[in-house]
Amino acid sequence: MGDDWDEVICSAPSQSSAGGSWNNNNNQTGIKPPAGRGRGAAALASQMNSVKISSDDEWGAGVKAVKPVPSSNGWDAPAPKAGNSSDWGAPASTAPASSGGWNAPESTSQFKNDFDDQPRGGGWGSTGASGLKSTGGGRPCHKCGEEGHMARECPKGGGGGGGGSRACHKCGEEGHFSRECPQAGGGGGSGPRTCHKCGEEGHFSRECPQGGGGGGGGGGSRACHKCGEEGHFSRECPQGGGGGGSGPRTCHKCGEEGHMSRDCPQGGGGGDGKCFKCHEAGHTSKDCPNPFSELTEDGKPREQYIPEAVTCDEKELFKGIVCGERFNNFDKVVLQVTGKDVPQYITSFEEAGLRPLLLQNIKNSGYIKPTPVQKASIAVILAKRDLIACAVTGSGKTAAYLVPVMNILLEQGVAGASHGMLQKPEVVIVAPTRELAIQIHREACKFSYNSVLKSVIIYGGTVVNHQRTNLQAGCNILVATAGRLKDFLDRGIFDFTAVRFLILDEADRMLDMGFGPDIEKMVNHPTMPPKGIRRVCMFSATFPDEVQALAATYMEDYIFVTTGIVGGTNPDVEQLFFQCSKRDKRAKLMEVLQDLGDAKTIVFVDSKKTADFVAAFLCNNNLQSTSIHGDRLQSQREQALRDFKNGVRNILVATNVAARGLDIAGVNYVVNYDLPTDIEEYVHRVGRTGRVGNIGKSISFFDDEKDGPNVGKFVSLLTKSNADVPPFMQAMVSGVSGMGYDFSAPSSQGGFASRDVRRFGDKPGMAAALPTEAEESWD
Ligand SMILES: Nc1ncnc2c1ncn2[C@@H]1O[C@H](COP(=O)(O)OP(=O)(O)OP(=O)(O)O)[C@@H](O)[C@H]1O
Repeated sequence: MGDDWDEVICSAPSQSSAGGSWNNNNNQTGIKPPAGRGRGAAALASQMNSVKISSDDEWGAGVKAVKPVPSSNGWDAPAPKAGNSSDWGAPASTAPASSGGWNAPESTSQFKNDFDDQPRGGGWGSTGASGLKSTGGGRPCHKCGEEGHMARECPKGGGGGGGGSRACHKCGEEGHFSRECPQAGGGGGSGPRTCHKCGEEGHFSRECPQGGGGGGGGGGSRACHKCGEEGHFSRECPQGGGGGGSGPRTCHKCGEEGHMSRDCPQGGGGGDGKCFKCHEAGHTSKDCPNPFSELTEDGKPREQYIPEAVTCDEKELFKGIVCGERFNNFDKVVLQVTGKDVPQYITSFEEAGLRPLLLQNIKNSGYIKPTPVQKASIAVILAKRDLIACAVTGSGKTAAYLVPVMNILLEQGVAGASHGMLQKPEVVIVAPTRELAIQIHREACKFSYNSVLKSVIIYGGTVVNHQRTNLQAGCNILVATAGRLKDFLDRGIFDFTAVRFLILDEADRMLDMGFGPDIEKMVNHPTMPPKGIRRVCMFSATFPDEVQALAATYMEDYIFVTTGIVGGTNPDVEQLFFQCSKRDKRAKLMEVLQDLGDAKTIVFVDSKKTADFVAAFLCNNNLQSTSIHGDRLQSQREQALRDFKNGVRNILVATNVAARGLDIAGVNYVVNYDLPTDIEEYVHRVGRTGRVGNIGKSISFFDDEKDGPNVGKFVSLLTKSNADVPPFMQAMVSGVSGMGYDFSAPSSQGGFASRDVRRFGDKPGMAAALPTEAEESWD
């Protein structure tokens, strides 16, 4: 096996350890809102403003066609105006209707004193659309050109005729209206105008001898919108009932040709023929007999939440964490790349041969050189290989996949996304939490800025119809949480047929027992291209062996990238531990937070109840805190995060829902009020600080009773991460209390490891780790 493994060592291992000069004053001062009792009162008021209520409408609510205004004009005016009642899809139907026989080309300029530019009913002095009657004033008669009477009262000539220099629209001669033209029947084209059906001059399309019963027929080369054939309008189409799409157009409900969605024999509301409200078949949402449930399927309060769209403001979009004083330490980190035919890693973005547009967006993001995980992953993805990348928190894994994937799409000339009932994204990215998905989507919008590529996000806790409309407006890159992804897939709103890249962010979390079954279904979906055609890339700061073995089953000959201390804690985060019993935690927390002042701090707890309790406790003690956890409404979760990011609240009390991926500027401290039992979750939690070379600090309360059994894992992790092991922990594992620990044991046996299992010949059991909080539904 050894020959197959190419190993690239980037440079000497970093010996950087936690600690260094710690600056207590380096916090970002939060703007304090007016002090108030009760948790988040001010925040709650403002967050209510951001909640928009959507209508639970039918298919494609966001793309409703504007109804044309009826017109009595027999002319199929060459430049179609609204008001033409034909079934033809007038492409730019904006102008008002005309019911007159005259198609007065410049009526507004000719009659300066007219009250308005509205269409007229024909003849002088008729009541216009404005409702005001024209007097004629000094205007000349349209027939004889003299003032004092209207054309219909003209002593010269009978009923019609073109006034002044105006010529009849049929024969082009002066002296009569087209409707009185002696040359033809009732209609016809003026001068060079031709019939819209047969293309010949001398008659209107409704009188065309070639046409069927009169009004029908497609003019010129126009084809019927239903059957695609020429010679009749869609409303007279012999092939179909009430409606239908033109040519290849299909019903919006069942996808079949020959009828419109409202006549669909499958009934129901959506693509799956089911009501959008209750998901039962046989009726549309507006006829839904089932009372609206105030609770979601998992018993949480239901809200109709439409989140804000990602900003279009360039300045805002490119804002991010500025890399810190230790950024250059990345250069000392060991980069290991293993697998068959390892592609050569890049040393600069320019060297990767990226498209100028991407290089510009990278530059605008403030990136000067790639981080180690970017050096390797960009090369691997550009070489179109499957990939597992395991790199320390805050080291730029998001850009490590977004940039090369976008480059490939642009290189291959992928068309910009277009509207369609069934979307076929080229890239699907799945994340474990809604907030992380939002962040990834924002990054995707940033790197694809000014390009044809379109990123769309779908996630739980938001109005389905809104996100469906967004998705159906076109999508190249779909960012999703697992539940909503599955839901939209089942509803037939998108499929995987065009997928070139499937990316799992926080992949070890995505493959564990919480999400694993959903991911398995997704990868084995009938529309998913097979291994080797689709590429799978997985990223995380931790990658236990048993999860890696499972991941391997979805990939073909994957490359394994690791940087620094694999699965270890970020060396730029100083980690402190205080022994503290459950009883004493509250007082200790107050003491710690008072010391930290206005510093941006995330306080992690182990349950939603505790999150509410601690946040309320802090607010009651005049500390500006808010909370995020799975029982809060999605609008509240996002508002809490916004308040924390903007400095309205400087303390965020969170469950593990905020442990992974979130990249928030200025977070200098993480407090583990409760330590997680899952060691990987600890790595991610403390990784919310100390990002891209900035310095951070974590403070953890170690409760002997609850955390004692896990002490070995912590000692192993801290040792491997070159971090200080507190003396009390050393004592606990020294054997005095019989807690000897095998640091090199595979993670499935309680050890801590993240390495290429193929290389070490491990045969880990497939028992995946349990989610940290079984009660926490994240999606
Ligand atoms: N090459 C770079 N130069 C400067 N900043 C960078 C670079 N790459 C990424 N960043 C910034 O580093 C921050 C962290 O990036 P990102 O969130 O992708 O890290 P991550 O490795 O995915 O972290 P986590 O493991 O916590 O999910 C972001 O603010 C990002 O804009």
